[in-house]
Amino acid sequence: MAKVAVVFHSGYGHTQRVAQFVAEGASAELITIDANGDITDAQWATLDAADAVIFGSPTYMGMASWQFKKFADASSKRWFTSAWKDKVAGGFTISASPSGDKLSTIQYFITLSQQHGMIWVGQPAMNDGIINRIGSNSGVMAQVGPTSPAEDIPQGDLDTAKAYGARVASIAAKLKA
Ligand SMILES: Cc1cc2nc3c(=O)[nH]c(=O)nc-3n(C[C@H](O)[C@H](O)[C@H](O)COP(=O)(O)O)c2cc1C
Repeated sequence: MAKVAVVFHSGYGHTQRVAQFVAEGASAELITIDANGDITDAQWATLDAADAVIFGSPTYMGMASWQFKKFADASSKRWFTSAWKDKVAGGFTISASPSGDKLSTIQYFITLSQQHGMIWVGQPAMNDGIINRIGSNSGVMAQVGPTSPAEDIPQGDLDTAKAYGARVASIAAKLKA
């Protein structure tokens, strides 16, 4: 079985809820980037030991949150030694608007993964109006209105997130075998 870690920032709990479903699908360890954009040394070690890393952030002003970017910048320490090369990578985001420019966030995750020499996993589930409701094939996108609590995130978005986690874990396991 592959070791998968889900590393995410969440300002108000919405990304956290999506992260929980991704992690459930992947049997992954959840790593929370704190309000200062930091994770602990032990959490860095978990990422270093993982076969797959899945990135998560809310979309804020058309991009990942600054806390996620601080984490990403700190990961440059790993870039210098190609420490994350050939790990499997994936990502997810949530926003309040139907588009909300979430693609920018996913594309940033893809760029980050490619800078590290990781292997990006897309999201192939077809949009049937419930699963992959947003119609994203680059990564997982979820959406819930600006005044809605995390509990109101549509179940289909969460099921999409869980299936995506399972897919990343399965691909990582195949590559590890
Ligand atoms: C500073 C800020 C910027 C935001 N920018 C966007 C945006 O560009 N597009 C959008 O659709 N929603 C935007 N939102 C809404 C959030 O993406 C949405 O509420 C999300 O579910 C928050 O996730 P979180 O609870 O994990 O922080 C923004 C919210 C905040 C607080």
